[in-house]
Amino acid sequence: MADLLSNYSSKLEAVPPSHCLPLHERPVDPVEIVNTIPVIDLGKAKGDERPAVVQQLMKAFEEYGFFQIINHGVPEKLMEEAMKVYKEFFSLPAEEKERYAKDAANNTATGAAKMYSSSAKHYDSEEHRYWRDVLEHSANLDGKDRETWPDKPSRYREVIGEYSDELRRVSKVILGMVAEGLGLEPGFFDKGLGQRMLVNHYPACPDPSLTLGVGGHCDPNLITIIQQEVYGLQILKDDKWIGVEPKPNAFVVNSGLPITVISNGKLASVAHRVVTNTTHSRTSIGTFICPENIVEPAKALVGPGNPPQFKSFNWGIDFMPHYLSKKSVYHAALEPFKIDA
Ligand SMILES: O=C(O)CCC(=O)C(=O)O
Ligand SMILES: [Fe+2]
Repeated sequence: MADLLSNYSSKLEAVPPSHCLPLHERPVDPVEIVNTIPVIDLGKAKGDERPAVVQQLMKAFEEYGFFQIINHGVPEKLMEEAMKVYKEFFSLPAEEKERYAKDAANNTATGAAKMYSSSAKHYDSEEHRYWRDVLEHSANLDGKDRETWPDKPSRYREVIGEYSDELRRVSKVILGMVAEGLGLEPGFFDKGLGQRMLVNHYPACPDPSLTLGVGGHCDPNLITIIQQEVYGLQILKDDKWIGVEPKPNAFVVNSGLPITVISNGKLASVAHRVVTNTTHSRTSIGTFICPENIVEPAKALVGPGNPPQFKSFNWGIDFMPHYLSKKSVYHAALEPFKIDA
């Protein structure tokens, strides 16, 4: 049993004790929703303006760890359809969603679609639960995993198949620009990448000051591309939470912890969290681009005077188990892999 929140949240008149966070984690301080997070026009990434756009992207990653992209080429209609499919998915009857329930015995990231509530971390021993349900599955290039994807709503595989192909194309454009900005060869990120759909559903919440959709964290993958329409995402900037204003037809992009390693500390992975609201449920479609094998500082970025700051590690075998453990809070996920100066 995944004990999915969306199966019972509409009957709740108060936040149950299971979902009341300890005082220090509650989102009680006022948070400003800003429109200062850089917006990058990918339409300009092809012509003469490319070097300037690459610089803008690198500055955004350095200063915020986040930016939004527009003119990315993903059809508006497809974005709308994908959002509709996911909203329908999360309002399916409980028995249908329970088919994908992840339990403690099935707590590893395999290809098959899985659902869980709250957090992928220490799933079976969480003391406090976050206010969300998640659907997660791989979206591999060869498309062979598609038969493991949900088959309801009936257009799920067709719409999300097209969507994940488009998002793969966008992720290549972004990673190509990151490689260029770091001074790495153009195809640096082309090999050994995995892609996962990780879709969050945060039901409306009776008291958003007591809980969070998801608590502060850094992502474990290379980059994340988020489609959102309702406000809720906040990022930590200069030790203060700021809210990311949803922009129509834009995607939010953020860097994950492995980017810090590959860039040998140049690019940070920025912590973020999600708040809930009383009136609207929120669905965010996450495309997670993951390294598949070894993660290490790019060889071109280390040398005399520039010693490597991190050891080389296998992402799935060494890093992910640590990331999913209780010890990994925010950037602490990288601690065991640091080389002391
Ligand atoms: O819902 C969002 O906007 C972000 C979710 C998130 O941070 C995650 O799934 O890692
Ligand atoms: Fe995240």
